[in-house]
Amino acid sequence: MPDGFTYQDEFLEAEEEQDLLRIVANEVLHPMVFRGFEAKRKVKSYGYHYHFDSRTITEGVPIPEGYRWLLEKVATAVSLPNTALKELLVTEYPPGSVINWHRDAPPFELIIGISLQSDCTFRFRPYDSDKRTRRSVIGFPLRRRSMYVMSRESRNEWEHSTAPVQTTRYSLTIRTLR
Ligand SMILES: O=C(O)CCC(=O)C(=O)O
Ligand SMILES: [Fe+2]
Repeated sequence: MPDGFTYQDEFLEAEEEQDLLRIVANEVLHPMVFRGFEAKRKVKSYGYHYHFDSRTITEGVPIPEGYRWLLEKVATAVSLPNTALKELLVTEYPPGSVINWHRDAPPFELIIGISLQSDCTFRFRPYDSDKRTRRSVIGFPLRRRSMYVMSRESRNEWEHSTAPVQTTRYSLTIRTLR
């Protein structure tokens, strides 16, 4: 695994996952639009909002109370005060949808991912295309109810993506600011 990446299976208990799925089911999600193209996945961001065109972030809608316990649980797991967890992105991946190769936006620092409802395949490859070979792609399963943390090299020197899902998956991405 790239330096700075950690993964924990069963981070959430089954009941906690159900609680989050109930909250997520009530979210009004909108199709992700990137450089004029509409992706299949749907998103809603809280706390801060990153604008791809101007490459800036602005303060957005506060993170709803229903996610409070999750932020506290995550903050404890990563040894940060929960006030450091500034952004929450809710994503729905309908069957067949992906997130393509990318590195997260520069204003964010630590990236934490929680998976709900179905498993998926997560992949890393070097950011520097000169360092890429067929063997440099690392793929592994992300289980529902798991948590990963991306920092240091895994965040800055590697790109990540997910393979198409067979059944709808939700992810909660929680980020700190640089
Ligand atoms: O679905 C995931 O866990 C990946 C999400 C992601 O990479 C992102 O929102 O930047
Ligand atoms: Fe990402």
